[in-house]
Amino acid sequence: MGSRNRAMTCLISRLYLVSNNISSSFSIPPSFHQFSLIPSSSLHFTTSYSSNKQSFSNLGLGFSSSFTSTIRGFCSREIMSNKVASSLENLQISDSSSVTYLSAKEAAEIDEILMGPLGFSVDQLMELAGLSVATSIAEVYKPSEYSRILVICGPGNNGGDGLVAARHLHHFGYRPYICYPKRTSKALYTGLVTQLESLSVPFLSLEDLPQDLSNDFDVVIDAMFGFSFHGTPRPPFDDLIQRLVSLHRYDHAHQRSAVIASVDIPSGWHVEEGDIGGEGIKPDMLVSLTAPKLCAKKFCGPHHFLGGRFVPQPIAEKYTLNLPSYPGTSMCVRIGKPPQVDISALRENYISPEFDKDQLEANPIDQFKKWFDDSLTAGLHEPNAMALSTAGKDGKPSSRMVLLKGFDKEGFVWYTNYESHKGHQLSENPHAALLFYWDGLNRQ
Ligand SMILES: NC(=O)C1=CN([C@@H]2O[C@H](COP(=O)(O)OP(=O)(O)OC[C@H]3O[C@@H](n4cnc5c(N)ncnc54)[C@H](OP(=O)(O)O)[C@@H]3O)[C@@H](O)[C@H]2O)[C@H](O)CC1
Ligand SMILES: [K+]
Repeated sequence: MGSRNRAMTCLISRLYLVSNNISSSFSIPPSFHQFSLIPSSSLHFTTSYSSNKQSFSNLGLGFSSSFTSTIRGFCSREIMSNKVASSLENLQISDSSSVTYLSAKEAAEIDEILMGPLGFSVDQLMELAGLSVATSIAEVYKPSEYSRILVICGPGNNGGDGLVAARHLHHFGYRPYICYPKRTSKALYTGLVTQLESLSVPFLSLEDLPQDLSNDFDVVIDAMFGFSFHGTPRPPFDDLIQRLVSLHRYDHAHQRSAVIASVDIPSGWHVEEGDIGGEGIKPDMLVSLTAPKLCAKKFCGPHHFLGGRFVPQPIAEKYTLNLPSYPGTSMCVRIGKPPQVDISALRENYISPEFDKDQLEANPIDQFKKWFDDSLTAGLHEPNAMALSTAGKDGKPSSRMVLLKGFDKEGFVWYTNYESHKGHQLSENPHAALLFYWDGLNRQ
């Protein structure tokens, strides 16, 4: 887009909010209340509040107001930020068919280069790997529903990633338990164990584990084997892997089965060929580290993530790695399409502090200010984003998100282009409605 086109004339719109008697309008919660406020002879808006106490406490106060707008000229530039451009690239590359998959040999080579000429230590890489596992789990499985996590750790670095992930999950508010039947005496590992013990994270022996893991755990992290696995699993891991396999035979009609999250490789799978006999574990989540290994092409679960945000450019170039970039400061990124979900099942139980009418400010703008301040204090993302609904003279409504640029007792200000659809609609019909949605505070 040329710079001439990018510069565009915008208008500042102000939605006027004026009341003859605002306080009385808030004080009537039987049935449905409506009032009209007229700032000048030509401007008019109405606001309605539900009287139902439930809707006050759970959904928040409905500022589903229509306002009248005035407009004045303003100039701004439309810029596609780097952040947006990289997110769009991300969406394209996260198509798993374009991602690079590594052989076992390449994965081991990369490890050696990182810890040799590139100056990393194994502790460092393990810390970052374990952190990405913990953040991937936290992206999908919320502690309110999936708090009890069993981490099964193997004898090598994959097991070390599990120990690190457990520590971070503890700090994220989960309740991790560790099963670590073949410990190594290296200082790195004894240190990780001591750190977990100091957090009172329980270590369970094989005898302590229930035969049916779904009774006691919501998530099982499989950190038994990574890219150095070969042959068939030896005891005691053969039995542990069978317990994970049997989770899939669980009677889902009676109780939810624990979900399995595998670190780097689903344990027992061939690193390149995958689940050769078809009788191995079928994880719900796979967190590939550095880059997915070839077996990950056979992963059919709903959640494939990439972690290990430490790959330097020389490695990416040497192995021509095509990997999704990590969003923002995230330690993990989803690979492939998000899972198919039943939309009707996507709902949350909103629990908010009770909100009574006597807590309500007499003036809706004062109430707005209070809540806007709350959303700033809570650090919500773009608390000034608002849905603006307008309708032209044909009466057909349109809604879109815009950013609030200011407000005072006169009303709300945002910027738009004279030639935009909303600009046209507002010039035909100055009535509009605004809706703020403050997710995280359960308020709108
Ligand atoms: N660069 C990165 O991405 C990083 C990844 N990390 C993680 O490290 C693993 C690879 O770690 P490694 O220690 O090389 O190997 P494993 O954890 O996969 O396991 C090796 C141990 O497992 C034993 N083993 C192998 N096969 C079997 C089997 N069939 N039955 C029982 N035990 C088995 C093996 O013993 P051997 O005697 O057979 O040698 C080892 O004791 C990678 O996947 C990532 O998860 C790093 O944390 C950071 C860098
Ligand atoms: K694993």
